[in-house]
Amino acid sequence: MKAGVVVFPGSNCDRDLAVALRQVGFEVVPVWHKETTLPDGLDLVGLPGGFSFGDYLRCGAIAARSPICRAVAAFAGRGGHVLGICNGFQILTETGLLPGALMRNQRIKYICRPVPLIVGNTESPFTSAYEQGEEIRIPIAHHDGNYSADAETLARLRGEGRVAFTYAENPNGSLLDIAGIVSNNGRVLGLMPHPERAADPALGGTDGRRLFASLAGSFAAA
Ligand SMILES: NC(=O)CC[C@H](N)C(=O)O
Repeated sequence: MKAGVVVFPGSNCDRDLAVALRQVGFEVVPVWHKETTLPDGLDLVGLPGGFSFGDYLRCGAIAARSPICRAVAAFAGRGGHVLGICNGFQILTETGLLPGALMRNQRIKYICRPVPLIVGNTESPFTSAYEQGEEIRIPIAHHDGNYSADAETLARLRGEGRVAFTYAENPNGSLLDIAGIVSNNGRVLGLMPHPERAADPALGGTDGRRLFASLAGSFAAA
């Protein structure tokens, strides 16, 4: 199993993501955002958290124009798996790989704390190790995590079971309490909480580790 983790100027969770992926058996290769192609043989591309390009314009808007994002879109178009965490989720919406937008938090404050989440979909390769409806605890760290989309998109996400995680106590104003969604083929996940920050007991929890274990399990089964 091999994963590429894209590094943008201002990424700050790329190493943490690499550690979490290695824990479950992935070989991890860092990929600089100026590359125009991805390394051969990747099973997964990770877009990490951080403040790409200083969060200027909108979070993720400049990163979405980096050369590597064309290659990531082509990879997803071929059915590749892509995981975008926090700033990575923002980049996925800015590239159009996931619908909707992450707006400024409702109370216009940066929020950094563990939050309770409800698992909404256990069908995806990212969530199969969780129970449907299970409450888990994973940290958030963002100022632009307020998920927004038009009514039709929200109805489609809900109707197609694509809401992977919701907030049990909505911290940021996200519509439908959305914390994470998957693409229509289930292979692209964007989420604002940081599972890589809950992947080791020393970090205060392991609820995030099961997301990486789900992925490892689905590749092992393939
Ligand atoms: N931890 C992160 O990835 C931060 C995400 C983003 N730049 C925000 O603050 O909303």
